[in-house]
This record gives sequence, structure tokens and C-alpha cells, in this order.
Amino acid sequence: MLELKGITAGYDRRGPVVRDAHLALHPGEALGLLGPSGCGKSTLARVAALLHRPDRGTVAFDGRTVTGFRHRAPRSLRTGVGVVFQQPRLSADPRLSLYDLVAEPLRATGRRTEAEAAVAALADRVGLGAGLLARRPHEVSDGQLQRACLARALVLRPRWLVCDEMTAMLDASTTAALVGVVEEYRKETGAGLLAVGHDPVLLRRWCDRTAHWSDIADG
Ligand SMILES: Nc1ncnc2c1ncn2[C@@H]1O[C@H](COP(=O)(O)OP(=O)(O)OP(=O)(O)O)[C@@H](O)[C@H]1O
Repeated sequence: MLELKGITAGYDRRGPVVRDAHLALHPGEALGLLGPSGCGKSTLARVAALLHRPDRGTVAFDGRTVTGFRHRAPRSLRTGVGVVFQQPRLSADPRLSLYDLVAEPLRATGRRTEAEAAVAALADRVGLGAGLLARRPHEVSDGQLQRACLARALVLRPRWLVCDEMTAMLDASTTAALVGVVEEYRKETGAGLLAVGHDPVLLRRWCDRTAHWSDIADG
């Protein structure tokens, strides 16, 4: 179970953007979170992924509270959550080849020897031809880069996935392909999903359940 309880978070303690948010995600469940632009969805998604420390409230995985660290949670906890953001160019190091981008979490966790096989399998799964793996982000399209970012999010086989407007910049066929990859992964591993967006049609089709921002947070 992934639980966010009483989360207040933002960038200035005097004016938080997320106020008293509550959300519970059961193992294997896909929850779509809808809300207007700027309401704080991405901020809450980063809190759920342990990338942003809330001012108040707790994040718990399977009953274990994982917030309360001075800066951010240790890597061993963060690797339990895979994250894909809206804009792949902002989340991809421009100096890395796509191969290195996907392999990076394995290197960072001392599992370098697994990289070759894992990257090849994931590249195939997300539809990235071998020729593209040698290229750097500026040499590929947004859709191709987002495919690599999804592969990176899956490479440590996380139990939870947070997709923050993952498909907002993509065309219909790339959207369908990436949603298909996430669903195949979830079927295989039982991973839970928090999908953030503002497209109710997509999220209702994709997820078991959707929640609106006004149901889970104040303001
Ligand atoms: N790094 C930051 N520093 C300061 N303010 C920020 C920062 N990131 C976001 N904000 C502000 O916090 C508020 C919530 O932003 P957030 O990105 O969480 O909203 P969102 O619901 O995901 O929006 P969208 O649907 O447009 O992506 C906005 O007013 C935004 O300007």
C-alpha cells in the first residue's frame, strides 16, 4: 500500500501549493489523478516518488513511514518507485547516450554488470531500435526520448510507478504504445501505478479508478 497522509508541500512554507492531501494506492492498483493545471499534481507526484520532501504529512509504503528525512529519502527507498515525467528533455542528462540513460539506475546501485541484458530487453519492450541507443537526447524525437525515460523508470523493476503527464507531449500512437508498456509491466509484476494528468478520457480508460484533485486535497 502506498499512502500519502495529510501532505502539505510546496516551494515556500508560507504558501504551500499542496494542502492536506490524502491518497491511498493498493498494491497492483492503477489510480488516475485528475486536476486543473497548476493545482499541485506534479508536486504531489514528486512527494509520492520521494523526490520532494513535504512540509507536513507522511508517505508510507506498506505501513512503513518513509518521510521524515532531512533532505530526501535514501536511495534504497527511492528505487522502489519508478518515475516518468512530462518533459523528457528536462529529465534526461543531455550528455548521456540513450543506452547510458536507461542503464544509469543500475550503475548507480552497483548493478552495472546487468546493464547490457537489461537495456537490450527494455529497449525492445519500449520500441527503441538498437541504432537509437547510441544517440544522445538531442539526436532523437521527444517520443523516442520518452520511450527511453520509461525504460529507465522500469530498469530497477519498481513496485510502484508514478507517471506524471507521461504522454502529454506525445501523439496518439506513441501514447498507446507507452501505456501498453506500462500495463504489460504491471500485469507481469503487480506494480501499482499513480498516473497524473488532465485528460479524463485517457485516465479513465487506463486506470482502475480516478480521483479528482478536489477530492484528495484542500483548496
Ligand atoms: N520548482 C518550483 N519552484 C516554485 N514554484 C513551483 C515550482 N514548481 C512548481 N511550482 C508552482 O507550484 C504550483 C503547482 O505546480 P505543479 O507543477 O505541481 O502543478 P500541476 O498541477 O502539476 O500543473 P500542470 O498540470 O500544469 O503540470 C504552480 O503554481 C507552480 O507555478
